[in-house]
Amino acid sequence: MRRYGKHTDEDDVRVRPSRHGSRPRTHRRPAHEDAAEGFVLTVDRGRITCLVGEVTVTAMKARELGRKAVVVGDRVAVVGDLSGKRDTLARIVRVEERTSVLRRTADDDDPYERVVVANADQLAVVTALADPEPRPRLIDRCLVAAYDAGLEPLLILTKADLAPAGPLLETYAPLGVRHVVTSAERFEDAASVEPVRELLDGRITAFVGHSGVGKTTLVNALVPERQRATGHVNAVTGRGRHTTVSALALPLPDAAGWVIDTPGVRSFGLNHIDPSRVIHAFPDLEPGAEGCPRACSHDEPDCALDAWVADGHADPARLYSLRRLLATRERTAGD
Ligand SMILES: Nc1nc2c(ncn2[C@@H]2O[C@H](COP(=O)(O)OP(=O)(O)OP(=O)(O)O)[C@@H](O)[C@H]2O)c(=O)[nH]1
Ligand SMILES: [Zn+2]
Repeated sequence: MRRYGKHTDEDDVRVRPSRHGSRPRTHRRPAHEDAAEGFVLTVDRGRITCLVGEVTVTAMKARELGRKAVVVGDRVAVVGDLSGKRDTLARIVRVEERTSVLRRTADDDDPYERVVVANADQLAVVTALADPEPRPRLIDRCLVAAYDAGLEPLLILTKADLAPAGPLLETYAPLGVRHVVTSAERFEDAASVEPVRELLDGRITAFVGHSGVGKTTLVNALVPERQRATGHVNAVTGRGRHTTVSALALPLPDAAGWVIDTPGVRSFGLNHIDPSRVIHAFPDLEPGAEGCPRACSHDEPDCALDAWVADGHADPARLYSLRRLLATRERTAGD
């Protein structure tokens, strides 16, 4: 088996000083111009599964990356054995700049931020209309995480056969969050997931949802190859299906985008949230915050947003919704 670090590869080659030349030796490593582009599908205990062209390659982080994490959705530069054959190991030498990062603090007591998914542009919050009952606070926390990360949120309401969507949707109407309602009993008919697929088209969508809401059922309907894909990844990582802790990127049919399933992310610690980034998702309120005191929580007596709304610049329901979202940063029982 080819072992990481034991072979001299492109980046380890040092140019010997010429016997005649007096040019100072450069210690700069070549920039891996010949590296292949990869897309990270999953990460499991340091083993990174990425897609290089059509080939699924297992790789390790090159030492030069230091402590920088490689996460699902990352675009990376890969060198070494790219055959994708069993027991081969390539090396990731660079992580391209991320267009977005979805983070969480594992717990609100946990001071460390963890990047969960890179480069997603949409966050699908999957919620059952019943069994289990919807938990609006949890939805709100997911929305805060999405707004903070600059991801567009999408509400997917499942189990429409059990309860109507109307009352929940009313709560979210002022936020203008896009939504789609599904019912698995209709998934036999491929056309029934079409409305969901349309909203995912061409995008990288991270899926989050509390256990039991029907996320797996939905993802399986969206990605019929999922079983195979999951089987393949687990053949690579040698772990069972139910022990997958990392997020997993799954391709939508016809290269129509990516679904990133996040089994480990049921909620978000929101320690790291910056209200000014969240308010950025409220362009009608944001200019009103210019009159706020420094580091305003937007829920204090001197907050300028009350006057902004009273002057008719924005709908009071929007300010109410923003404050409700920001208030969920404090974790309470049941989150
Ligand atoms: N009535 C009804 N049941 C559904 C629907 N979608 C899923 N279910 C059921 O809900 C249960 C949970 O579905 P899963 O897809 O496993 O839910 P999950 O969100 O992936 O949950 P975890 O696997 O625990 O993360 C299963 O028994 C499904 O058959 C639906 O639209 N209507
Ligand atoms: Zn304010």
